[in-house]
Amino acid sequence: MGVASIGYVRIASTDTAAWMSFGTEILGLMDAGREDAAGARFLRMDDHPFRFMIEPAEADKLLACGLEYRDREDWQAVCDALTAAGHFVTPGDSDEAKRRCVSNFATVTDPSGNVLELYYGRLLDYRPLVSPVGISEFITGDESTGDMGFGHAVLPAPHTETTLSFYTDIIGLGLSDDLYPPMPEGAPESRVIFMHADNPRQHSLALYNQPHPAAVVHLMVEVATLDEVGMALDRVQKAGLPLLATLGRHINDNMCSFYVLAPGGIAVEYGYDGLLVNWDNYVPTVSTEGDVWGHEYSFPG
Ligand SMILES: Cc1ccc(O)c(O)c1CC[C@@H]1C(=O)CC[C@]2(C)C(=O)CC[C@@H]12
Ligand SMILES: [Fe+2]
Repeated sequence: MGVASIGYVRIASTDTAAWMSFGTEILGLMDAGREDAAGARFLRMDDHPFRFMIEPAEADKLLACGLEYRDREDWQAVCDALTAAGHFVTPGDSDEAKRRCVSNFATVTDPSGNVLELYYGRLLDYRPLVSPVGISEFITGDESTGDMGFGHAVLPAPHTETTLSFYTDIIGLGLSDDLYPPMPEGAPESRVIFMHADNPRQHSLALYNQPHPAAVVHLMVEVATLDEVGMALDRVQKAGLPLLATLGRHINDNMCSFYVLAPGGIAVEYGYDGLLVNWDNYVPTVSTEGDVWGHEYSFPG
């Protein structure tokens, strides 16, 4: 039961070519090598046909998060529960399902306005992953963990409480950690609620209690070694891209990472060493510190 993983994201971009260069040359993702009729481009991390779908648009923002369910039964049960709770569930048509390489999907909007695509049955791509910058592997799960999804997303959730219960009571995520981080003088009170899917990744989706113009606070991708994080930081600095936060290590998921702004301004966290959790005996935590060290944020303004 519940969400198996966060399978993909769809990103609206005013410059898809720039996003693709960033995705391949900076992050080290693989260009899936196809462009669809609407001009969308696709980035791979593993045997999924894509983890990032980059679509031409008038604005730069997150369009949707794809949440994977294990089978039609799990998916149908969640769609029915959403409808029963008064949420508007829009079935995906077969052409749009084919575009996402899924058997079936449905779209729903959370109480803070974030768009979710609930799906099951992904058609995998078995061509070997070749990273253009030589990333050995992206951490998306293996035989022992199962599929852990592309990484994690932090979504803006100004309607924090109703959005939290939407995810934990209906969508099928579990609470991992409820963080009230220390903020600089004058900044609004912050709360970040970290939630996990039915896989060992410490969090797959998190909610931030403030609105965001890009419709996403950040997206995280994980590699296997510190050197790969450090070399990515070198590529970021050589390209002159802005950092949202310096290198650091988080307390709750142990991730050692930095944050870079993609073309158009979406923040991408690039890390390694993320914690794997056995949820059977886990008790959700409340915390007031986000970092063991580092992660000096450049706050806007
Ligand atoms: C604290 C933390 C733990 C694990 C993570 O993967 C992670 O991204 C974070 C930082 C979360 C959070 C954020 O995304 C937006 C800016 C925030 C609110 C801060 O200013 C401090 C914590 C940051
Ligand atoms: Fe993060």
